[in-house]
Amino acid sequence: MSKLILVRHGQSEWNLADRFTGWWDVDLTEKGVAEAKAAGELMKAKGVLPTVAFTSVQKRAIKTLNIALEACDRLWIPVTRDWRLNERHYGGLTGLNKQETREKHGEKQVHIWRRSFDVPPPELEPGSEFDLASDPRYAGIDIPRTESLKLTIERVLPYWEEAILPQLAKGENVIISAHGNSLRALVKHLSNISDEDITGLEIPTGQPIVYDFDGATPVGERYYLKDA
Ligand SMILES: O=C(O)[C@H](O)COP(=O)(O)O
Repeated sequence: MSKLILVRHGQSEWNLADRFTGWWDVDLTEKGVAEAKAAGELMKAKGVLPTVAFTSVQKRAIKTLNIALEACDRLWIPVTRDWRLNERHYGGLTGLNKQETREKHGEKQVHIWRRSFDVPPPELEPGSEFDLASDPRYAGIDIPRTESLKLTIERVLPYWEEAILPQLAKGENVIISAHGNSLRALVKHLSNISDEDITGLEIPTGQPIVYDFDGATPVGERYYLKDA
């Protein structure tokens, strides 16, 4: 039986500041670093140790992974970073304060932008201070101007199928350090959650979630490692 461990990055500077982040590359806070360390210590204490790792190309997820791997003495395992595990792109909301946006556009509209399955936020204006067109890590990639959860799923799932699932099928224990919405995309698929019900799913920061796998097939439901 192999294990899939999903970890959302620890608290970021813009989680703390309540700003829409998406693809913007913000760092962890001190609390986020502590959450990442605690996630690694928990994996060590439970004896659930990854043998292969995947993460996004965003520092909050990369650092969370490194800190957690250090805490469970697994810094040596192979790591693959891929933009397809990035947070969903928040488009023209990037950088805005979430509460101020509620005051301007209403609670209901902001909830639709944040949690609906297929309504994307407004597009990011080309040339905006948050435009990543000249960022070398995205060279050759058609950077989205905005993404709904549905659009996020359309780039996360092919990567899951082609790069990550084969590792589980081979018997590796896989850790994915990623983001609230790239992980919601995966959990929706693995737990077969409907388009309606996915609006209610929240993924906490720094809290390892585990699926057991038999070959390429998940066995049973996901659980929090702290409860195992
Ligand atoms: O990108 C962000 O702002 C957060 O990582 C996730 O935001 P959400 O809770 O609004 O989906």
